[in-house]
Amino acid sequence: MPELLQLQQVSGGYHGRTVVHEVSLSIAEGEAVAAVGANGAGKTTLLRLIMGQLPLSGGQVFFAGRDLARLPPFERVRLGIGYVPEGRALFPEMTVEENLEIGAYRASRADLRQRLAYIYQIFPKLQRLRQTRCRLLSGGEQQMVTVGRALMTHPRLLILDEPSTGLAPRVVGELYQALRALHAGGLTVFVVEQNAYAALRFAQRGYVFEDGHITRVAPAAELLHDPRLVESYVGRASPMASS
Ligand SMILES: Nc1ncnc2c1ncn2[C@@H]1O[C@H](COP(=O)(O)OP(=O)(O)OP(=O)(O)O)[C@@H](O)[C@H]1O
Repeated sequence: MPELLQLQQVSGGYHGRTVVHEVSLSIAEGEAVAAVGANGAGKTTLLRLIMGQLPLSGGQVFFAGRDLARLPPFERVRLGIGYVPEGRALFPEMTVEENLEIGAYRASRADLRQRLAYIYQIFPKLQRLRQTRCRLLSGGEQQMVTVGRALMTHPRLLILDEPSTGLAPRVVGELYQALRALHAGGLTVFVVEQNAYAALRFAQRGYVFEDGHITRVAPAAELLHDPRLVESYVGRASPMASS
């Protein structure tokens, strides 16, 4: 399978302090990959480096064979990287549908209708809530809108930063069901999580991220059953989280 996203020795951080150290990672077209690590390991920073929200201090990022150096974030989105940031960042006074439409503000009416129909098929609940202001939604519903908004740009790769944060185990299960459906439909997915159990149950391969370094890469099923990892990360999340 061809590599869709490739990181070669990527480093970066804040104000001269390196937080991500020479990370190399690759994701093939059609794969579902997780990166798991503790609070503060540098997971969000890594995603900001991939999206171009932070400058690299070393290394290279390739998407579909193209070096992304000097491409601003919106150009990376246009190339096919959908990004679901931590913390959701919705417009609270706007409706579900208005928030979704923001994800595709340049689309034609016909394309917009087609994209909305696709998102309502993945998240039927959002169709019922489409005229509801986002501030009135539950955390899980807001997360669905955030994922839906990223899907409005027709991504080839969907990157999610801690999508299960703050959600009840049952809702985490629903969210990962939707990610499974998207992956089964051909979307490449990269999810970064502290909730290692849910992410590794979903993914085919997993990276372990510790203190800004990749310390391990293995099939997700293998990581799920590793006694040291189970103790460090997997055990933190209830097994119900993947149901
Ligand atoms: N804007 C910033 N300015 C300075 N330092 C930052 C900034 N954002 C994060 N850091 C630092 O970078 C390190 C890694 O943070 P990061 O948010 O990438 O970790 P994380 O693995 O995503 O953790 P979390 O699960 O808490 O989001 C931390 O030491 C953090 O304090």
